[in-house]
Amino acid sequence: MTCFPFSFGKKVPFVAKHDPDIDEELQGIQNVRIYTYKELKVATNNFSPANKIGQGGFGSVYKGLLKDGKVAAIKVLSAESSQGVKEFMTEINVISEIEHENLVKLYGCCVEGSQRILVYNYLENNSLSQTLLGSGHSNIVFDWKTRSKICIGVARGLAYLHEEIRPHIVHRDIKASNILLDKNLSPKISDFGLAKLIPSYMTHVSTRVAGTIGYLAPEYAIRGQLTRKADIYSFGVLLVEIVSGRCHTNTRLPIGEQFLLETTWELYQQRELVGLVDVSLNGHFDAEEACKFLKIGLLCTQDTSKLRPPMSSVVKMLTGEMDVDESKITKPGMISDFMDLKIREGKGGGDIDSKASSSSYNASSASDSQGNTMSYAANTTFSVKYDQSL
Ligand SMILES: Nc1ncnc2c1ncn2[C@@H]1O[C@H](COP(=O)(O)OP(=O)(O)OP(=O)(O)O)[C@@H](O)[C@H]1O
Repeated sequence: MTCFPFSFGKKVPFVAKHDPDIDEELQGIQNVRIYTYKELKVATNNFSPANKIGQGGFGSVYKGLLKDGKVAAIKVLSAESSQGVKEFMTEINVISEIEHENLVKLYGCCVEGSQRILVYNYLENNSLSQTLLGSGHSNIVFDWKTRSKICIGVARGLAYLHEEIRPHIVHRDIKASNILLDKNLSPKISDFGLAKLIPSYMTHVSTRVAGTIGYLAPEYAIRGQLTRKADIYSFGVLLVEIVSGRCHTNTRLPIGEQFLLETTWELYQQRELVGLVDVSLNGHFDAEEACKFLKIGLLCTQDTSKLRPPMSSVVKMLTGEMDVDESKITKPGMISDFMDLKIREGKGGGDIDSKASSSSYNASSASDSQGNTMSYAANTTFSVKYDQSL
């Protein structure tokens, strides 16, 4: 792991407004670049709405120009997510040490009073959800080579978090809006480590989890079992989205075609997977490779989490260093099989209310094959309790 040199911003130990309690809490925190609130206010022109580039579950995101000339994405965490300084800085310390070409780089943060702000490298070409899967406002051409590069890049970034970092990091929220593209359309995974910055009581807020239901592994959505395998499931959904150019759920389609994974499984059984490849490619793609990617998507979303390959194998399959073992492909785990889904009209395709329909998914806890303690969910609406040790 690489530690950032301090080339700009304030160095730690950081003294926030000379608050002795904060001073004490920050002792021992290292390697994090600290920005003052004033500095970020200047960078964003007083957090002007004109500089607002996004709004997520954690808060608002602004584009800003830092005083060293770097352009940054400045994420102002919402007041509810403002955590104690010590816990916040401990997690920031971990995240800021992580550097990989397929992960968004955290420049530093600001902790003043109840303000918790994260400062990231700014990515010029927005997220996959607003470009490839967006409603047509993007000029980016996603040809097959670009898509293949994006799939492999995301897989490498996730393999790094899962297998090369100790302790490993479970992202918990792999989805198209968390894949950002730089000026060369190289993908960068954002928001890794962020879930741990959210106080535990907020993890029970169902809307955040429910908003990304299409990416949730069944065992995570229903029993709250959170392991690397849940990320691998989400990656599988994303992979199919990238190849097909379609969002995981589209309620405007006829019943039976609304859930992308269901369609993928049906076409796989009919040996017609090629029919799922994005029509906007106008046939300009490597059909064998595209079908291979879709099969890998099915493998990653297998219902039995043990059947999902580790991300390092996924990378090898995508790059052709390893064969896809078709004998292992069975029906993917589909949340629609387990849940009573009600889709509300609303922004961006709608939020999804969900309710476990089977009484067999009552609260439980267990350990996975790697010995990770898995946390549990209650039996009705989502109530996912993150295990801080994961
Ligand atoms: N580093 C960045 N560079 C450029 N744009 C960014 C960056 N980080 C975030 N954004 C923009 O801000 C938007 C909101 O990001 P954020 O991560 O807060 O929320 P989200 O991923 O859309 O939703 P959620 O909070 O539910 O995960 C992104 O979709 C993207 O358009």
